[in-house]
This record gives sequence, structure tokens and C-alpha cells, in this order.
Amino acid sequence: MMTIGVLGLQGAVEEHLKHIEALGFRGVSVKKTEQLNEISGLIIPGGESTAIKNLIIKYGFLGALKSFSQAGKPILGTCAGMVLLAKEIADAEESHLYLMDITVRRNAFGRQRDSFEADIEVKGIDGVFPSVFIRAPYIESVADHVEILATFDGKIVAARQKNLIVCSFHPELTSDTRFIKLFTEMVTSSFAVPITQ
Ligand SMILES: NC(=O)CC[C@H](N)C(=O)O
Repeated sequence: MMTIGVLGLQGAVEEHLKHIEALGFRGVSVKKTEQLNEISGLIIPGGESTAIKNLIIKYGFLGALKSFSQAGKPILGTCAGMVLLAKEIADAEESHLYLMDITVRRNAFGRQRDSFEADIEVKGIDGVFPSVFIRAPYIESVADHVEILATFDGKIVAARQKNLIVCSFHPELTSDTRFIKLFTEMVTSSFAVPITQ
């Protein structure tokens, strides 16, 4: 059975583990860099991106996560996890992991819409997908080689680039496992087809 990790430094870790296990994988909370060697894919969960970034540095994950991605291992970034993966953050001087060719804007849906649910269409998922947005970022722009998977209110809210997939919403907070399944399919196929970056 393949193992998928959830970066367990801060944020919505347990809910992701439940979905991973429901999809037939072993799930582990990753708290030490050595654990990255034991997993076939990683989820960086929602939470507070600045807090997660500080813990990434404190526990030596910065280089380790970059190497993990450069080896072609799949990473799903949800909400704060998407902010962490982006190469550019609007109105911020520096980004965090600097891995994905997207520009994100934090807390971007406005005060009166701090948190809300919406049924959205996602490429690769039949019908609509129930999405929970919590102080959500959106993607302001993407490079040409980034595939847009979903928009809401004219804003990009999910995208994929090679081994990286991100979303503004929290797919772990509903019982619908289909978005996380898009990621687990990347994990299983990355073993069939070696990814070169
Ligand atoms: N639900 C979330 O993950 C919120 C993300 C948060 N607004 C951030 O930018 O870190």
C-alpha cells in the first residue's frame, strides 16, 4: 500500500489523513524531514501560511520540500498550502517555497465573504464539486504551462503544473473525496511514468 504524507506542522491535518485513508492509501502526518523518504506524495494543508512557513524553516523543511518536488514527487497544496507553493504572492516581497509558476493573492475574496461554500466545476470531476472557502486565496495569474482546473467568480481557484496541484478551497472539509482523488491519481501514475522537471 502506498503512503501519502500530510505536512503536520500546523493546520487541517487530520481531515486530510481521513480522506487519504478513505481512498485506500496509508496516511502519515509528516513532522520530520526524514519522513519525506517514506512517502509517495505530500499534501500541504490549509492553515496560516506565515505560521506554516516559520515552522518549515524551524524544522529544516525548506530545502527538503524543494528536493521532494524536484524529484517529481506529487504535492497537493490546499489554501495556505497553495500560497506556500506559489512563486509569487501579490503585494508581498517574497514568496515561500517558490515552486509553482502562479501568482496568488491571499485572503482575496473580501471581508463579507470570509468563508463560504460553493458548488463549482472542476476539470476532471463530473458534475459539481462542493467547495469550502475559508479566508481563501485565489490565483491571480498563471504561466502558460500551468493548467487551470477551476474558476469561481471569474477567479482561478484550482490549477496543476506537472507534479504540483493546488486549490483555494478545502477539499478535506466535505465528504466528497474526488478532488483529493485527482491528486492520488497523480501519485499512482508518477510511479508508472517517471517525471522529469
Ligand atoms: N484556510 C486557509 O488556509 C487560509 C489561508 C490563509 N488566509 C493564508 O494566507 O495563510
